[in-house]
Amino acid sequence: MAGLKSSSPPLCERISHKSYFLRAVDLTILGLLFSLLLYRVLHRSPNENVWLVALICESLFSLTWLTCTCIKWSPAEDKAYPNRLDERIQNLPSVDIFVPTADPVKEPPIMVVNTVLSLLALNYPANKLACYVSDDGCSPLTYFTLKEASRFAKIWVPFCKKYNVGVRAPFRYFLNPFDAVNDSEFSKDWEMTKREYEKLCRKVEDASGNSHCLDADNDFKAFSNRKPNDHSTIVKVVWENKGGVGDEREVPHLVYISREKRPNYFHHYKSGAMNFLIRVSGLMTNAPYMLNVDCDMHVNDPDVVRQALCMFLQKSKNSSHCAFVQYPQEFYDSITDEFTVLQSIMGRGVAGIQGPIYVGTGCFHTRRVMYGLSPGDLEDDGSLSLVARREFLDEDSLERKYGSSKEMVKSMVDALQRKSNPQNTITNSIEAAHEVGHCHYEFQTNWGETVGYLYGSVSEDIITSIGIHSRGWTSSYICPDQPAFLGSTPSVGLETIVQQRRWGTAGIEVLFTRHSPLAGMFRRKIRFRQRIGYFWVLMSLRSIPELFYCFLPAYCLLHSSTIFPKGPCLGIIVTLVGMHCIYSLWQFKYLGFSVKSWFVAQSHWRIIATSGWLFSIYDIIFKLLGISKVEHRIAKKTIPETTSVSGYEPSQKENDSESSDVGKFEFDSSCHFVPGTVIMLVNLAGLVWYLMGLQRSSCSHEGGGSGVGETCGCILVLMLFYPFLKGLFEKGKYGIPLSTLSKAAFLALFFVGFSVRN
Ligand SMILES: O=c1ccn([C@@H]2O[C@H](COP(=O)(O)OP(=O)(O)O[C@H]3O[C@H](CO)[C@@H](O)[C@H](O)[C@H]3O)[C@@H](O)[C@H]2O)c(=O)[nH]1
Ligand SMILES: [Mn+2]
Repeated sequence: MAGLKSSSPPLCERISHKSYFLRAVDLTILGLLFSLLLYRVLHRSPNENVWLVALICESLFSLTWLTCTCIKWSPAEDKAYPNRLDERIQNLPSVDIFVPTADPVKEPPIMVVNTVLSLLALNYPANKLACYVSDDGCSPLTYFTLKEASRFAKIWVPFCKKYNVGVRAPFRYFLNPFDAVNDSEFSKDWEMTKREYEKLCRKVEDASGNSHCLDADNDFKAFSNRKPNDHSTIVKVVWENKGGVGDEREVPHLVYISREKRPNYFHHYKSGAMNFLIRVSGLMTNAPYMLNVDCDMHVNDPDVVRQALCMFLQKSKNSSHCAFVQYPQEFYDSITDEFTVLQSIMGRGVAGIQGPIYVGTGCFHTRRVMYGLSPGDLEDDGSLSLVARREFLDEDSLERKYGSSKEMVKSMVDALQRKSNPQNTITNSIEAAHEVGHCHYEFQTNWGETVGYLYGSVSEDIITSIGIHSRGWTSSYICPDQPAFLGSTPSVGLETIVQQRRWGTAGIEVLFTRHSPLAGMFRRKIRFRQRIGYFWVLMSLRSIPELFYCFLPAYCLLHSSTIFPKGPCLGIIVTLVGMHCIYSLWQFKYLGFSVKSWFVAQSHWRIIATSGWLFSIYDIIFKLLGISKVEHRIAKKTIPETTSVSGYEPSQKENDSESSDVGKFEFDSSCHFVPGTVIMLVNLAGLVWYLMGLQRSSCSHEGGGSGVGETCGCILVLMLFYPFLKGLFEKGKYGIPLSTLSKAAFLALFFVGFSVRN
């Protein structure tokens, strides 16, 4: 088109967030940390052990800060101009969309179809989109819900497009009160669509209460006598967009798949499911770009595909080396803001190096990169180089590397050569799709090794991301003001802790795979600071020094010793703590969050570090010893009920927390709550001990000091573990159960005895 003149404005732009002032603050804090270490080394205390523990902990904290400073040094993000795309590119490329789900109980099918409906209603030509849902739960209810949803989609999608609806997940849209009384056509359509959505919800509810009704239907035969971990492949084309006329034309393809599972085959959790999705979509639509969203993440900006394509279609050396476009992970039901702040700082940090880390959802991948290509395999115009042609297009080696399906090999050759050969009808590929879903299909191939989503860690995202960056690709980070995707977070308490435990374990797991960020120092094409960026995932190791540090002040009070420097050097610690508080508080305020939210975040991170991350280390040790395996325990998700809520404003988070219980820390008898309870009890004991004047008098001339510093330390720890302190006095799920309390009290008594006698 005419707009392709070289002078035409770019489709995207890189925005740098570099700040000399912030760099100076980071370096000052680092300097203070090093001075503290120096002081510790030069002024050894008579109480060597405490001093040594403090020194080790502080060295690790300094290392963490050094890592963070390195990652945050040159933050950046990308900005897309989708309107320019429309002017310039007439023939938009097609995009395959993947939604994995795994458990109809923890991931209610009505939530999954809300995600799917938001994707089907994207602002993008419907014949260029195909949505594939992988169900690791092999649930007839999920399939039933999808079928019903595809019917509703014929009303929903045209409605969204006609009235340019902003949020296209029905459960969110209908939470908003009706606000256009004047427009009678709109109000009629609105009422009708809402009624249809409620009908859908009711049908799904009825079916979940009575799954036998599904058995009678012939279409559900494939599901009879199946267990989630023991069944053959199921592939069902729920809806095929055959062009057609009217509203039907507006709904993209929708396909349900569930790969074969057998009890004695390891199925690699989400990465296995994603690789099957890549293969089936390759056979059916073979789009050059693939969007991947978790089943609880709906689209919040219908223009998201066009935004992402700006990054891929911008004609420049840099963008042709962009392997994926990642959006930040944001949540509609999050009561805490720490994750948003963390992403905004660290996410932009790595984005400014070689590109963001793939986080498993809200990401557009290029199919060719997932098939194992490196930037060196491409000519300047994006076609395969001669060497790459020999390596990648030889059919025998393709079969060896990518599996024996002839259809699959053909589709791969097409994809690698950027030929689009969409099937006339996708139902023709069902048989081939079954073949590539066998659990032995990947046996002795490169799937999971160098092709597709990589295996070896329950965080398939991190390991896959390292694999891509190691080949020299870059990636792009877009953080629009209006979040592109919104998901749900687990409730504050056990669910969050278990999720963080899995992430923590997975981060360390990666170290022991061949994709470890430590491996191939000179061979790999990953940039040095990007490697350091991947070390960020080892943050769970921080749990050990954090745990020790939480005990140190109490130990000192009980043992009548000191950890804090005396005299002017105490100033180092005071400045350090003060500066860190002001700095982190400023980061929260800058992003529009409250002081309370900052404080809650500090508390949550300490609790997560000393519970979830601590258990990650236990998981890793047991895995390395071959005693147990690391599992992907699926996070439980819920969606608010549309029908029962009125006057809800999704944009105002506070409004939905009418009940004061929202966001309150929940306890149960899980062992995850023991460490936090012990920390709280020990620090309480230390304080009481000090206030009762039970300290040994010798302390002052042993270099023990007055104990004021340690007392402040104890108070600080208690403030950070405030939910536990509160849990001591609360009842029901908000109180610490007696069993947890007694285990913790036993350990705390042991600790007190040890400290006093030592
Ligand atoms: O065997 C499995 C397990 C999970 N999933 C799906 O994977 C997604 C993520 O699982 P979830 O339990 O929600 O994990 P989260 O901790 O919330 O997810 C984060 O962390 C995961 C890695 O630990 C990433 O895969 C996710 O994309 C990222 O959002 C969900 O859609 C699941 O249905 C499967 O398809 N098969
Ligand atoms: Mn999730």
